[in-house]
Amino acid sequence: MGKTSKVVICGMKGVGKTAILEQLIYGNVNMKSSFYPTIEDIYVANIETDRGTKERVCFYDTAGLEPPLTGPPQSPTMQLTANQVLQRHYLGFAEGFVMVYDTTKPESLDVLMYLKKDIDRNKDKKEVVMLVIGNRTGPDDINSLENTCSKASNWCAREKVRHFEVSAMDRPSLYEPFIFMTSKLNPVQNKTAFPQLSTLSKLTQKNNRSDAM
Ligand SMILES: Nc1nc2c(ncn2[C@@H]2O[C@H](COP(=O)(O)OP(=O)(O)OP(=O)(O)O)[C@@H](O)[C@H]2O)c(=O)[nH]1
Repeated sequence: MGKTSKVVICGMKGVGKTAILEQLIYGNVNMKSSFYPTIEDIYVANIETDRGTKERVCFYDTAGLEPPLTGPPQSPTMQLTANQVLQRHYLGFAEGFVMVYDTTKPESLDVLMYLKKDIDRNKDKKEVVMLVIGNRTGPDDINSLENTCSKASNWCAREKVRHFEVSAMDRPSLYEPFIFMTSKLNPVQNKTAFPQLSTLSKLTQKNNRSDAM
């Protein structure tokens, strides 16, 4: 275990960001739990990868965003107020973003659509890992034509971002997205990133052997 990856948890206010992190890390959340609105909290955890190694991740639980008034983004240049956008400093250091919406609140998916555009525009050329989590806090709205979860799933497919459905009340449902994130942030390292170096080292070994003869 070497580096610590920095991951920002973001999304609309009250969608369950804190509940998800508390449940993932401590497993102490139930239907009676209640949390104060977050300003910022930092959690450090050792998370398993899909290869079975454990890696250190620092999670930044952020203040919930206000929903936009106009639904899904129409124009990328639309002005948003300060409490509708992620604080700028997160864009500078984050290596991963976990974007959370509540499957019973369509406006919380709209927030993620703005958020992803904002991250894409401002992450410079840096590679970041993004994933979307739908927190199932209740049943789908049977009166709507397309439920929020399938809308999210289609949007994620278009954006090439992985989409997971979880419930903050069900700890095992949280493992897959966080193992996925940790694995992506800690890819398998090649033995050497410089093929010419390994050739050189082979040549040196060969020369040493012929010297010995
Ligand atoms: N029934 C149910 N309640 C949940 C679930 N997830 C979160 N809650 C509740 O919803 C409320 C808000 O959850 P938080 O985790 O504080 O949400 P948040 O996104 O961190 O909120 P902000 O910090 O204000 O942005 C809390 O009272 C939680 O107990 C869930 O999966 N099911």
